[in-house]
Amino acid sequence: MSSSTSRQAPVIVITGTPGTGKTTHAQLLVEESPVPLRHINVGEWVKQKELYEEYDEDWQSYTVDEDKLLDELEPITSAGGVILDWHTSDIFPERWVDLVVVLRCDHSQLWERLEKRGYPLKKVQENNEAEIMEVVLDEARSSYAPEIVVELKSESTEDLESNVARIVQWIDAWKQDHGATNQ
Ligand SMILES: Nc1ncnc2c1ncn2[C@@H]1O[C@H](COP(=O)(O)OP(=O)(O)OP(=O)(O)O)[C@@H](O)[C@H]1O
Repeated sequence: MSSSTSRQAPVIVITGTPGTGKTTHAQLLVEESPVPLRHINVGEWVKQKELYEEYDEDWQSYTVDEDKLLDELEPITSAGGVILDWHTSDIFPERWVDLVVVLRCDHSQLWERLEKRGYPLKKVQENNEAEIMEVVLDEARSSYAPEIVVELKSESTEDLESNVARIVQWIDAWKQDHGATNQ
């Protein structure tokens, strides 16, 4: 049975290829949400709390210590009211999660966003290919029940605003279903 019945607010995963807009969406959602939500940028957390095994110079990224990360997140997610913002989702147990939002972006726009960040070409290419191949979407679909996975386009400010409005509506419905009393 899902432990979501004991939560006063949902746990929402916002995932997508790097640069698709996870953090931008999470920040706006925190402002607009009808229930208090804590935004955890999982990649930043891994760095701050040193939940990694090593730093890979080639890829300029950390190899995450998944056991340590899950131990840190467990008490937080069981309380609910969390947005988990990460480029991968299959590590989070299904019982933790109420909604998985997968952000998508046209690959040429994504290329520009990643180039602007000064990513090495190899990293820009790798992420771009992953977006074209729908790697993050496939991962979410194979890890969670289809009814909790939603794919949303993130290519403009209008997309951002309508996506967040849609998630807010979903939270309102979740509150009704779960008899939550938070304002
Ligand atoms: N819907 C959108 N329309 C236009 N630009 C966007 C949109 N969403 C995000 N951006 C821009 O794309 C860039 C990347 O956004 P953001 O940092 O939110 O992505 P991310 O998915 O969290 O990346 P990472 O996984 O690397 O943390 C930022 O410059 C942001 O302003």
